[in-house]
Amino acid sequence: MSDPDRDTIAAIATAPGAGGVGIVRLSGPRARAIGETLGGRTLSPRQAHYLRFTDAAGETIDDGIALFFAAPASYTGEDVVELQAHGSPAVLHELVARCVALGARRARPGEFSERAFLEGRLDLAQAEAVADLIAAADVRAARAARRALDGEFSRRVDALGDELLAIRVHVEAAIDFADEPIDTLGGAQLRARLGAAVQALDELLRAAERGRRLRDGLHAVIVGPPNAGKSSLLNVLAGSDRAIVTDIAGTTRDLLHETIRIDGVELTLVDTAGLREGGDAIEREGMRRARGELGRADLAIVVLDARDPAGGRVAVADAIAEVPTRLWLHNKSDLLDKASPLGDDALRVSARTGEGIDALHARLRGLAQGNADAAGEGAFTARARHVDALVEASEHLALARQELDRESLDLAAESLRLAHDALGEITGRIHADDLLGHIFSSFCIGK
Ligand SMILES: Nc1nc2c(c(=O)[nH]1)N(C=O)[C@@H](CNc1ccc(C(=O)N[C@@H](CCC(=O)O)C(=O)O)cc1)CN2
Ligand SMILES: Nc1nc2c(ncn2[C@@H]2O[C@H](COP(=O)(O)OP(=O)(O)OP(=O)(O)O)[C@@H](O)[C@H]2O)c(=O)[nH]1
Ligand SMILES: [Mg+2]
Repeated sequence: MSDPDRDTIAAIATAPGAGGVGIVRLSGPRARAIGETLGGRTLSPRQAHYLRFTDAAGETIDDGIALFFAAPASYTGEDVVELQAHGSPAVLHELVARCVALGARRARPGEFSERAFLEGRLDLAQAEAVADLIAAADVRAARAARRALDGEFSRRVDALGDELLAIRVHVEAAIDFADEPIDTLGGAQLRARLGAAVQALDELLRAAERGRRLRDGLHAVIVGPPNAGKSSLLNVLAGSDRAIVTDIAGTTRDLLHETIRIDGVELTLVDTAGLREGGDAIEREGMRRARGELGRADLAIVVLDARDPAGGRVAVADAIAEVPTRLWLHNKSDLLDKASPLGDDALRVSARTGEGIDALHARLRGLAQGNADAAGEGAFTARARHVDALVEASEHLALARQELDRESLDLAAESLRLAHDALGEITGRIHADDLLGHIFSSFCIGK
């Protein structure tokens, strides 16, 4: 487990900027020795020592508290020392520099949590929950991340993995008696178990999807025909001139993401290229991206020109068919000489005059709130990565079921193994190193 040759890492653990107290954290085999040199005394495990941190010349850098956690009883599972000083960036940077001079290395983002994972203190989904907890935008998301950190998600993944393992053992055993029809080998019972696993996986997938939405907030994609005012509305909602607006149809090509908050509820808005037949190669690529983004959308905000809403509806109909919720906007209401009939679920707005924008805000707030509420009590946060792995597991399991019904035991065994592996990726029992790099590099430094 713990590697005595591993280097010792150091970083400021508290947020950037000035604070009442700031913490420099060390982890690794040299942490204790470095802490003792800096603090000028021996450190006993789990005791708060009040002392002076000194530089190489023996001058006081600051007074503060040093804590030593002996391996494996620490956050990382290695020896950990915390230097708690006044929260001055100058002091904290000097402390880190001193740790480096004494043999530590500056930690990469997420490296403390990565070590906690490598030492088996946290599984991968729990380590991700640490980052999600830190980033949580509101109390509800924080609670849900907390539950994931406590292993509520991982336990369900593991339980399902254990059940798949038991089923695999049964199928592998039956392969050895391939002459016998499977029903003499408890096939009916096996099928029932597999059916139950499919159902449990399906429930877990739905819970993870809710958790993903809770973490990411409502994902709203603005679509419509060219020139309808999509980018103008994004700018109005974002409160700044984020997107280029011109009277040329086909102005927007790239996707433009903007996170906004309405009364503390977070949502992501994505501006897209207007949808129409034809267009040059760049515009067509823009439309392809718009369609792809709609595949991830919780909400399509469909912007139509109030003077010709019917024409616009036709242009977008296909693209939004799979999006769970739509909000129809008839924009440019200022250009109407007389109001045309409006569907029940449509709003008449003007990005130019601001007409209807309060009503739009209210509608979006309701939808974002509803999105968060749908996650429900007892929810845990999850990530798109987890949802993808569960979908993959579920596809392999569906295949395994068909193969079992056809008595293709070898194929069923292989499908079960692939389903099991997909689950293992969630908690990191199975992982590629570049996956770890990808996950932990998105953490903050010192975590
Ligand atoms: N000062 C400080 N506060 C902090 C942290 C920290 O690292 N330092 N944390 C950092 O994320 C969080 C708490 N997470 C922690 C998780 C485990 C251990 C730990 O030492 N565990 C040992 C001892 C347990 C015990 O005494 O009961 C263990 O589990 O064996 C410490 C902090 C939030 N607050
Ligand atoms: N009168 C009026 N003009 C508007 C309104 N909203 C947008 N416009 C104008 O309509 C034109 C197109 O606006 P954009 O926001 O660029 O439209 P878009 O839907 O993003 O267009 P593409 O990116 O080309 O698909 C610009 O000249 C805007 O100033 C509105 O509510 N009233
Ligand atoms: Mg645009």
